[in-house]
Amino acid sequence: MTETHTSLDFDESAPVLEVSQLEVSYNTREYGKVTAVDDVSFAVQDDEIFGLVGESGCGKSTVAKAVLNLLPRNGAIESGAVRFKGVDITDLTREEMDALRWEHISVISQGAMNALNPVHRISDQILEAIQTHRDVSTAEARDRIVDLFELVGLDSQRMDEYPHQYSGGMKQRAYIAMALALEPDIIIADEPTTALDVIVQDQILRQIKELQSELGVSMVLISHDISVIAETCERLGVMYSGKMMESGNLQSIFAESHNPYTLGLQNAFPTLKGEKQDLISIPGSPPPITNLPSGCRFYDRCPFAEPGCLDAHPPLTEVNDDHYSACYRHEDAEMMREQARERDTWQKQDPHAESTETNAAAVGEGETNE
Ligand SMILES: Nc1ncnc2c1ncn2[C@@H]1O[C@H](COP(=O)(O)OP(=O)(O)OP(=O)(O)O)[C@@H](O)[C@H]1O
Repeated sequence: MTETHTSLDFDESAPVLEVSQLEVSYNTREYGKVTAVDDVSFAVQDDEIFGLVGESGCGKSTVAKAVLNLLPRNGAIESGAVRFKGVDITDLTREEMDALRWEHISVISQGAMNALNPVHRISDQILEAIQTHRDVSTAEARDRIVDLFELVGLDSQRMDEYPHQYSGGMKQRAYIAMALALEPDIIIADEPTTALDVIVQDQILRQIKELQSELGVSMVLISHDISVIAETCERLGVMYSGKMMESGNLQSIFAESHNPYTLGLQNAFPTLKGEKQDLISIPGSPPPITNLPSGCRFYDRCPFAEPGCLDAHPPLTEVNDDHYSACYRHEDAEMMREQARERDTWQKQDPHAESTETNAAAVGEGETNE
């Protein structure tokens, strides 16, 4: 296919995506300006799936929208940079960003399957995405759609059907085909399987991983479910209340987490492999962004918190090769890892036991995954 080119001067040796000290705010009528993402940094290398995980409301989608320049009207990047192959894309004009989207950075969102237009055939929608960016004949574009359908495990004989003739899983696959149509360098996948049942979710995640390694496309995979991230990613960032709590190499973080919040998530979700495991529940819920604590954001819910943790939110510190954690107690990591596996550790720590509701991470409360 003939490519259309943007006039941007990419540095091919730079990371495909680099988010540096990103701060994003929302302007609200009731509380004025509130900070939803605070000093978040991460880099995604070529051919890599980077996972972004955390409970609902911790700022994952805000990061995705900031990267894609799709923040709602009341949202703004206050500071920091989002670099695509070395070019800061936060100040691009709308036309420049439109040229970049789909062609270089594409997106699969939570409700992607519902984003398909019900009155147009699936093939026509993908065709339009291709022909908007590439100078190709309809016959060439249709050949490409046949290939894409094969890639994502759909029967290409059904490409001229309408979205309502597809199941949820098929629609999500069709949307993934569309996201891949222009061979982007990176895909931002925000909870791409959350709306699907567990079996289809598992199939699609496997497909995403296969496609990623086959096509060499990079990806940011956003999920509230740390077991999804564990199965799919090579590196990850754990977000809490707008902050990056732990980030880097997945194996190091999973084997030797230095952060109580990551440990809480790890022990609250069953593994996809279904290993026998007692599940814990992190007490309480994240602080509202309209009323953030001055110290560590996780202070109220942390079983290992000490008075000193109230001074300021801890800085991210390198604790291992390509492994950073924001916790004042990282020297006690081994003890924290051991104790965090025990339900009692978390039950003792609930300063608002009477008043707060359990949070999204509490899905595993009382369950044993056998
Ligand atoms: N348009 C908006 N105006 C004001 N506040 C917003 C807006 N969008 C999001 N927020 C707030 O910003 C914070 C981060 O939300 P965000 O959607 O990024 O989190 P998330 O981790 O992706 O959660 P979820 O998985 O539920 O989407 C939340 O407190 C949310 O209420």
